[in-house]
Amino acid sequence: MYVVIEGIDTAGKSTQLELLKKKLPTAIFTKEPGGTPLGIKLRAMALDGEAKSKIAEMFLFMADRAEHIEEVIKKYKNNTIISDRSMLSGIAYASTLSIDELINLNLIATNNTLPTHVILLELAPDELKFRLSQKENDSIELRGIEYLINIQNRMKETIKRLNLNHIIIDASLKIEEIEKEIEDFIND
Ligand SMILES: Nc1ncnc2c1ncn2[C@@H]1O[C@H](COP(=O)(O)OP(=O)(O)OP(=O)(O)O)[C@@H](O)[C@H]1O
Ligand SMILES: Cc1cn([C@H]2C[C@H](O)[C@@H](COP(=O)(O)O)O2)c(=O)[nH]c1=O
Repeated sequence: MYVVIEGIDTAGKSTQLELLKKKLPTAIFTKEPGGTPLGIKLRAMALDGEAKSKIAEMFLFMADRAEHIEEVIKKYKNNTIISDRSMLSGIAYASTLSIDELINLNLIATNNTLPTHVILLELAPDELKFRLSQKENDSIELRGIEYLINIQNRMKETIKRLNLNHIIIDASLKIEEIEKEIEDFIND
């Protein structure tokens, strides 16, 4: 089982992953970007905002993804894998290119490996604004509310186009309510 937890910045992914770690002690927990030794370097390069070209930035994330699929997802394919982000983020955040172009590129990077379960935490604009105001923002978060809501819409559209097994959860529900929805979806 290859489960991915998705959502725009501050949607509550890390909060839910911490709860899942306690419930699934034998599962492999991983993340994109930065789930491998090479990925840690690529993550720093992608997030420091140095890339002037949006295409260069996208390829940094794609290189991370290709390494992650090879070194983690395929290697541990007989285990339960829970990943913080996936190619869905790759397709959604690279918003200067079309979803169709990005699906093709990402299927190359992932060698056609798709998640078996997608959990999308969906944030309303007001809640996103509040949560971003509560933290120091990185170069991507500084792009603002409108940018991030567009990314969230692209995530939903990509899930539809790839016909992925998924659940969309209102990220403003109580933490325990979200936890229960995730548990039911994974165990179904
Ligand atoms: N259900 C919730 N209701 C209210 N606040 C929440 C909820 N879940 C998480 N939060 C809060 O929202 C903030 C962002 O949560 P978290 O770090 O889990 O998000 P994230 O999706 O991992 O973010 P990022 O992608 O930016 O790392 C934290 O302050 C967290 O305590
Ligand atoms: C995989 C991926 C991620 N991003 C963005 C999304 C976030 O702003 C950061 C990752 O940080 P987090 O701690 O996981 O929230 O990078 C992106 O732009 N493109 C991607 O492919």
